[in-house]
Amino acid sequence: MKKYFQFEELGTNYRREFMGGLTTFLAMAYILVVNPITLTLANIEGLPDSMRMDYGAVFVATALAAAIGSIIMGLLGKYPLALAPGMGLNAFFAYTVVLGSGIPWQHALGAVFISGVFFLLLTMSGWREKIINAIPIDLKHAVGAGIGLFITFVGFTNAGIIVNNDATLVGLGDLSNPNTLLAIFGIVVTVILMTRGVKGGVFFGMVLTVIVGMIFNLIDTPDGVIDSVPSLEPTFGAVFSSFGDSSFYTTAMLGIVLTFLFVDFFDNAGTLVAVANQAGLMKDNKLPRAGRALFADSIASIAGSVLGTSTTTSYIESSAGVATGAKTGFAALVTAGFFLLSLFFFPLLEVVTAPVTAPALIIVGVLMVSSLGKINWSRFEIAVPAFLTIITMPLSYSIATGIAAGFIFYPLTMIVSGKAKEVHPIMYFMFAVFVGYFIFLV
Ligand SMILES: Nc1nc2[nH]cnc2c(=O)[nH]1
Repeated sequence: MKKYFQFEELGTNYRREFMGGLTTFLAMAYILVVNPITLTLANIEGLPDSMRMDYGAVFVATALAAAIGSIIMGLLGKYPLALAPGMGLNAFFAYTVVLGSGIPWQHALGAVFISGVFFLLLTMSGWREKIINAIPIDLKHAVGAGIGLFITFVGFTNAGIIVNNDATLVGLGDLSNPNTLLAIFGIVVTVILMTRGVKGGVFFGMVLTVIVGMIFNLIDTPDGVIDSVPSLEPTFGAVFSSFGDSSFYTTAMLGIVLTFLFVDFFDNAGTLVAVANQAGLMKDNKLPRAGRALFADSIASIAGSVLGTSTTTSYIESSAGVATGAKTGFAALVTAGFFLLSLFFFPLLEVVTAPVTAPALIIVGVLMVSSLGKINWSRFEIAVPAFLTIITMPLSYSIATGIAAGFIFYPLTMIVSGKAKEVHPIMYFMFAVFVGYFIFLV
């Protein structure tokens, strides 16, 4: 096992990998609660039952899709990357496709399945790896830094530190709110632990936040520990019913499939680059085993749609585990194991609330923006696309849109500065794809 995962070459050990895998799980565990709430449209009143997926089944599908994806990633890709249904695409699935367009959730699952198959074909053709390796190193660093800002923004909003403001779009939240104060406590304590160089600082920060939250009655002591696993029957295989239905084959559905495919591909690619870079796993600015990692992503999405969840993707929260010291696929296996265990320990997961995960997300952002220093800011033709990639990600609340913005400007600035030949032909092709993406959006 140690040999398979190259523990010695990478300077790691079982303890570190275990703590890393557990930290990643704790940073991601919220999805076990948030995904069922989102996909069942639980916050929307008065909908017919047929529009809602089954809560228990989506919970099980979420845990199983995360476990399957993370196991394949750990074993084949050997990256400390865990997967779960993504937060951008679950909202798109529920609010845009099902609620907004009135498309049955079975058909929406069909779109996830087909986009996963396209994604798999792209991987097997070797094009995906070529695309990732054609991206200039400065833009790869920009993607990492942009995701860092994005994840911090998610953490800030989850904690109520940054809130919606009608006049300025965003503003400072109510810092006297007890939950926000708990998150601030978590941030301070995690910063202290990390500054002191405590291994597992992110994880222990979360544990201390839970303890303090319980003392002040902000986090409920769980009612029980073990519960029976809900049935998967209401959603399992429902995707296949859509393929025999002629109303599935519409132009709108084609647009939905392409959106799933586009976001899934570039989100995964960006996350893979960012986490691999953070873990020091890039070789000559290239990603070893990129094809295998992306294969894991595509299989996870296909499996997830059959189980009954929206697109499964590599999670940027994996960087919390890397920050704790994880470097290998063993950590992803540990995370997968906890997702499987969580099927039985659902009541215990209730303690992982937003104030507990927010400090991890914010600290991870700090670690990820360190790649800003590696960008060649003195070259304006590089600085512009890099900056646009970074700033657009949090502001558009979309990793894929940030990548699109930077990738459109990169060939433009390079051509104008007379360096057109330095641009890989794939980047010109990507330019056309991303322009098409924005045209499709309008
Ligand atoms: N990369 C990535 N990380 C996430 N963490 C939670 N949701 C997502 C997502 O959609 N993409």
